[in-house]
Amino acid sequence: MRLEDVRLRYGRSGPWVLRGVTARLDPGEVAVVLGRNGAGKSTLLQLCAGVLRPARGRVVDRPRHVGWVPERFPADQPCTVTRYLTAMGRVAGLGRADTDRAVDRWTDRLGLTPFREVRLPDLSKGTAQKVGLAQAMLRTPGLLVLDEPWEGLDSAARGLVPELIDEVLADGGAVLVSDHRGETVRLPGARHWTVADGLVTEEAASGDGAVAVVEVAVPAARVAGTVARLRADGHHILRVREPATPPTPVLVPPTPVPSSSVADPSAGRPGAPATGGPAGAAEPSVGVPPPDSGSTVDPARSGRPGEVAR
Ligand SMILES: Nc1ncnc2c1ncn2[C@@H]1O[C@H](COP(=O)(O)OP(=O)(O)OP(=O)(O)O)[C@@H](O)[C@H]1O
Repeated sequence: MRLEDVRLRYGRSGPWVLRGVTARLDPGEVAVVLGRNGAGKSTLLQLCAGVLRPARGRVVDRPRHVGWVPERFPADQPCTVTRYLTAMGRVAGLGRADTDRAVDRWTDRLGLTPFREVRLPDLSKGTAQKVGLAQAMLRTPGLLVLDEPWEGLDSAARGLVPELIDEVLADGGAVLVSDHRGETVRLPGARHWTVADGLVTEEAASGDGAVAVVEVAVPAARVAGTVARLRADGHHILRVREPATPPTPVLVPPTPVPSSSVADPSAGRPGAPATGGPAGAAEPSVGVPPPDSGSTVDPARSGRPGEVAR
């Protein structure tokens, strides 16, 4: 998605809130929107989500399915959580059965199952916020726009936000998120956009051009999210190996070690770097050891130009 010289003001004679914003967000990227109160963060997010239209300039290549989570979930509609989410699933273009499945999945995932028959106005602020997150995820969005998504959530639920972001990124989507509480430290790979004086500036990516190979072992269930996060951080994923069947432990009697030998202090230690990668190679890689156990490469992404770094 690209913003081309976008300008916006509220009302014909109001001051320009955004006065010539040019920015770009590619699939697999997450950008955190920062800025002082009143700078125009929510305005920018609403523009990106398609809730507001620019007075001048244009937003192009916005993904078809946008998940929009406003800062305050409009919980004044007199229907239950289930009815609301079902209606939103249909609005998002899901069929009846897919809607029901998505509502079951996301109410369960966000701990909303006990509240399904509660009317929206009777929900606490944090629970209503979770309903807002659920409706945005019913149909995996190509662009997820979150305005202060951590607001009102308890600590357990706050941990879910990066998970949802990972899932969107892993699915090839992009994410834009505002944050004034510093919660985006949970998104280490995010780009940083700052809104000030009606313009958006981005912190330059650091790096001196040197690259290295890093092999990382992660629980199988976290592979997609980890890959998404590393991609969002600008890393090139060389391959993802299938998890190996753990070797059957064999008990052997201890062998006396000659006094002249030197033990490798990192051998067998949890967290010790895995070996077996291309020694001395100069590209970052992510893998699940052991080597040569077959590889799974996302065909939609591998080898695509622009995949390496921004
Ligand atoms: N619906 C509206 N009508 C008129 N002015 C508005 C409207 N919404 C926002 N503004 C004004 O636009 C400017 C930017 O507001 P916006 O909510 O985008 O800022 P923000 O950076 O998100 O602020 P905060 O950090 O306080 O949430 C402010 O001066 C605000 O008063």
